[in-house]
Amino acid sequence: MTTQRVTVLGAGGWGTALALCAHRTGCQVTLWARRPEAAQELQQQRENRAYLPGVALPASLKVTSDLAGSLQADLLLVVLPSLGVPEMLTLLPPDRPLVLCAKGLAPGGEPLSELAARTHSHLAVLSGPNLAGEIAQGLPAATVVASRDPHLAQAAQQALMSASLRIYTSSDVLGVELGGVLKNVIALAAGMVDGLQLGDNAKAALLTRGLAEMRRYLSANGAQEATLYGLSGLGDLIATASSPQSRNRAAGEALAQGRPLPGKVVEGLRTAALLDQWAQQTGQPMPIAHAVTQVAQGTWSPHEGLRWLMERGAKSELE
Ligand SMILES: NC(=O)C1=CN([C@@H]2O[C@H](COP(=O)(O)OP(=O)(O)OC[C@H]3O[C@@H](n4cnc5c(N)ncnc54)[C@H](O)[C@@H]3O)[C@@H](O)[C@H]2O)C=CC1
Ligand SMILES: O=C(CO)COP(=O)(O)O
Repeated sequence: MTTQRVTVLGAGGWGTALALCAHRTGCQVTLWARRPEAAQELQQQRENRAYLPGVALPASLKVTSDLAGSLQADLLLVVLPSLGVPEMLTLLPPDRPLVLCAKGLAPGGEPLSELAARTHSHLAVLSGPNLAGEIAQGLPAATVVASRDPHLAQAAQQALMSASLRIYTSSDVLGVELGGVLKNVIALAAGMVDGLQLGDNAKAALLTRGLAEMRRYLSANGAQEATLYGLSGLGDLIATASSPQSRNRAAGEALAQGRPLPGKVVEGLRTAALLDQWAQQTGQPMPIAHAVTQVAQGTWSPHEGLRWLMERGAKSELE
């Protein structure tokens, strides 16, 4: 197999971890950072102190802020927060293979893979239970790359799969993408359960009903239900809703305890509001997204959100 050239666009925690994954498999890796000062710091310090402290970057991993010079690659991994992806797409050649790695929706609520498909012809998404710090340290993990083009999914699999990271392929692009997007909302709510010390039964009930809410949205949008119960759905829900490392879970805990949010990327906050809007437009029930939105916007206290969720009308489980 010829060595693949992989460029990772976005030098945050997840971009840096994925660059290390591709480096471990022997790819020629370029890590692109938006700010020249950030690229220079990473290049010199050989550590991403802002986003992934304590993990050494190998000398042969190239870091740059030169976007044009980074695009001659076999695979471009787009690893920005979701709000930055639409603009980045306008700068990327339409025929270059892209792997979208963000876990959020476009500003209007559209899945990023659908937005990208309007301009780009070779697309994959990568999503799974992948807390960046653990992946960077080489702790064992698994994830999914989905593409309608099996050759592209296999190319991404070869570029990233190592003894510490199993990569599964899928053709359900929307299902894999949406699992990672929606679990952030449930992780925010799980953080609120933790912050209010509501107990283990409450957490189990929330995660299970959260999965039902995710299923409703995935099915209505044409994703495969089986994908929801895979790594990118249930798997990532378990990791994010239970981990002290998750920013979404931590933000929920802070909201519940009346503490300020820590100023990190919390994708679930915007996603909750978009899901709540979608629920109002379609009449589909998304009660957890609604409660999270009301609490995050300060309209309800966390206890009011809890009471509203518990006192809704009686239902059958499979409704
Ligand atoms: N950190 C994690 O464990 C995981 C994160 N993700 C997802 O990956 C995406 C990126 O997250 P992280 O790397 O964790 O974020 P981060 O907050 O660690 O880093 C974000 C990076 O993107 C840069 N950036 C922000 N806006 C940009 C723009 N418009 N253009 C260029 N660069 C820009 C920032 O300067 C920073 O370097 C998010 O959607 C997140 O949900 C997915 C899996 C795991
Ligand atoms: O998606 C993640 C792990 O799979 C990271 O979650 P947070 O964005 O909540 O830190």
